[in-house]
Amino acid sequence: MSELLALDNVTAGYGESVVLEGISFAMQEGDSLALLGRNGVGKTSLLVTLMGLTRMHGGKIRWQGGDIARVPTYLRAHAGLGWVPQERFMFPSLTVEEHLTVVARPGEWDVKKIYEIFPRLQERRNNMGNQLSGGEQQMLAIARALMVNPKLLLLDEPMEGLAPIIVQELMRVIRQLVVDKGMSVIVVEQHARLALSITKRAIVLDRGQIVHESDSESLMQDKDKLDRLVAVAH
Ligand SMILES: Nc1ncnc2c1ncn2[C@@H]1O[C@H](COP(=O)(O)OP(=O)(O)OP(=O)(O)O)[C@@H](O)[C@H]1O
Repeated sequence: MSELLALDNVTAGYGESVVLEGISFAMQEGDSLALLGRNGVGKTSLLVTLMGLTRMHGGKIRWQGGDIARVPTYLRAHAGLGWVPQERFMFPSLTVEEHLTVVARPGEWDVKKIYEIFPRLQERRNNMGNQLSGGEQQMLAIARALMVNPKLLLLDEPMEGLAPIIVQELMRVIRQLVVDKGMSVIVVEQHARLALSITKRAIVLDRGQIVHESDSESLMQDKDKLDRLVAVAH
């Protein structure tokens, strides 16, 4: 397995303010990482930093062997970083299918394959972006990222605000992608146990720093530690 991503002592923030400090970790192809921590500790900022949308104050980000610290966001997307932001960003004037086809890039994932894994999106293919439920929007946001054929998927709180039954449906698909197909992924999630159940490794942030790193299974088993580190509903 070859190295996909490596952060070396990354310090980053917004303008002069620093929200991530001394972040170092690496991922191989096929790795899956749960990125956990309380509200406001910097999880989203870390994903946004990978996409080049914060100010780097120090450190290096290596992507497939090359330094990308100064590479603009759209080129990072072209290079294989597939970001699914928390806000989902649907276009009210595009149908489900148009959302998929406008971003398509050559590779394994095409509309047919997306509909196999998300049958609900096929049912809704002619609906507009603003006619979808929250769960359908999240499915479309993930599907749209897959259509770009990324090498690493960055999922920012995919379960947020969704009803338990929809969470189950979405988890089934994400599990299929990550566990069965071996897709490389970083999942930010408030529902720590859900994220741990589908990933190999876990990192916990606190106030912009990594305070815990282990395999996901052992953190899941250590209820006290998990409560102490994350202390939210899981
Ligand atoms: N655009 C921004 N400009 C300035 N500060 C920001 C910006 N976005 C986030 N921050 C600050 O950065 C810190 C980390 O926020 P971030 O959203 O990364 O945390 P988080 O762990 O993802 O939290 P949550 O779970 O609430 O989404 C917070 O103090 C937040 O106020």
